[in-house]
Amino acid sequence: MTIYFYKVWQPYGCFSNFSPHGIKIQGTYWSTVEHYYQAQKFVGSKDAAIIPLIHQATTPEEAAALGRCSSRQMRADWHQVKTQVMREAVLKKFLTHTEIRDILLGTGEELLVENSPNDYFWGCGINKTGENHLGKVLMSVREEIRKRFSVTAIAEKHLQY
Ligand SMILES: Nc1c(N[C@@H]2O[C@H](COP(=O)(O)O)[C@@H](O)[C@H]2O)[nH]c(=O)[nH]c1=O
Repeated sequence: MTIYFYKVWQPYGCFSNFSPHGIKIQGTYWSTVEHYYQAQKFVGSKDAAIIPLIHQATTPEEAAALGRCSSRQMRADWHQVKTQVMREAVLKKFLTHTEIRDILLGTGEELLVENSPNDYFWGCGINKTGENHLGKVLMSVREEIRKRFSVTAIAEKHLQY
C-alpha cells in the first residue's frame, strides 16, 4: 500500500521537510531540513547574504518563502546538486531522531510519496504523475539506515565472542 504524506499534521507528517526535527551539518544547527535545503540554494551565489536570514527564520514556511524569492540568484549548479543536498539532510534527520527513524523503518518496503498538489519534482503533483524525488530520497535513506544498522549489529555480535 502506498504511503502518502505531505503536511506535518497529517499521517506520516514526520516525513515532511517541514517537521520540527533539527539537524547539525558541518557544525551548524538548522531547525528543519527545509531551512537547510532552502539556504543551500544560495551557497556561493551573489545573494549568499540571504543564508543567515533563512537560518534564523522562525518557521520552515518562512525559510521556504525566503528561499523561493525569484528576484534572488541561486547558485548556478543548484539543479545538479539539489537532490544530493536533500538526501544528505534527510539522512541526517533520520540518523539524529530515533523516534522518527523507527517510523521510517516501520514502513517496510512500502512506496513513499510526497502528496504535494503543486510540486511535480519533489512530490507527485495533483494528478499523481510527478517525479516524487522526496519519496525516493526517503526510500533510499530507509535502505541506507537499514544497511548501516545491520552492519553495526553484526559487528556487535562479533565483539561478544
Ligand atoms: N511539505 C511542504 C512543501 N514541500 C517541500 O517544499 C520543498 C521544495 O521547495 P522548492 O524547491 O523551493 O520548490 C521541498 O522540501 C518539498 O518537500 N512545500 C510547502 O509549501 N509546504 C509544505 O508543507
